[in-house]
Amino acid sequence: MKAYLVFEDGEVFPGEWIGSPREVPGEVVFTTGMTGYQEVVSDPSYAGQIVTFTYPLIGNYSTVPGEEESDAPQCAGVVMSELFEGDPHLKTWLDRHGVPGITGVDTRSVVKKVRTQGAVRGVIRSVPEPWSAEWPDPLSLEWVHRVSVKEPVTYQGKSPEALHVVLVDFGYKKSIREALLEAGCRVTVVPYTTDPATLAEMKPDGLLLSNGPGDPKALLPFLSGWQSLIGQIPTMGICLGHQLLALALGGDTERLPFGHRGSNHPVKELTTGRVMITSQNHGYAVKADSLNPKEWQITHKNINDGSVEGIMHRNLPVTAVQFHPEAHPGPSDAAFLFERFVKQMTEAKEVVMHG
Ligand SMILES: NC(=O)CC[C@H](N)C(=O)O
Repeated sequence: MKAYLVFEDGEVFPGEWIGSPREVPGEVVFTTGMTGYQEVVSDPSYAGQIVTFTYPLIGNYSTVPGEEESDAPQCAGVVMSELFEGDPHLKTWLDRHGVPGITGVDTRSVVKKVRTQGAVRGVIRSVPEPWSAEWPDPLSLEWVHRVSVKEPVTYQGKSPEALHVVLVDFGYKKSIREALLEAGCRVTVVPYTTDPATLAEMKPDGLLLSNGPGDPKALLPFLSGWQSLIGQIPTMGICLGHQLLALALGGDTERLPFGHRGSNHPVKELTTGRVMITSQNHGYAVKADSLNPKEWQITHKNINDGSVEGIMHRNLPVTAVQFHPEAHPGPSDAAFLFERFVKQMTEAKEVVMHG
């Protein structure tokens, strides 16, 4: 059945529907990973976005139960050049959760358009006609609200003495929780609306601010009051969490020309000179010149465009990275950052206990 990817400016790319037709508008983005479509589709940071896969064949190794990053596909749609039809799992999974898709699309041209124009919105339709209904607003809290947990959930660690990490959920990927559990921590996932006083009562040894969808500035109203807490407890930010820590402590964020999405983005750790291939999914970045050098050290930079990929506060126990050390999909080059966080929490705890 014919489908059309219709952009806000009226440009149309024809293809075929994947599953049942449903028209859901979103920001059209592209991801450059050759594998990992199951993880990408279920990464809550893609909520509100229509994901175009640059890799031409999707679905060829099927979906594997347990490999998803959340309970369901979260994006607003998928755009593919070719969907492997030999195994219908991906198609039925998307369809069951109401995620529309289009296949048979000239994805190379879609990517060129997004790369040139930046933030562009589109919708997969049954007719090649302009969309006259509303377009989603990236500053809306709708997506974070949809993907964040509604109640705290605790995951026990390997021992009763395990370090307690409170994971503030803006749309966290399951692999972040698993990396913390694997590192021996106990993890409590809390809604993003939890106020700092309630967080402090949970007596965390560390805070982790998660990844999540949308423009980080949509969350500015939630950041007041965070400063005092962040200064007291070792805090790590990942992706959206990284952007929020910068915003909470005097920095600023900006839109990247067309985002970094995929599992093959090179990042340099400036302190060691080490280069890592990282998993990424972001459209915004921390502005380097917004960080007061007396307070912040830029620890990581993107090799392709020089954008900020990691920061460390000089006076507070705060570190953050724009990329995804939990990988999934992608290489685990940066997994050691969780061990560093555990070390930081252990040391802080020893200071409290022994003075
Ligand atoms: N993966 C993320 O946390 C994405 C952060 C933010 N929504 C961005 O696009 O930049």
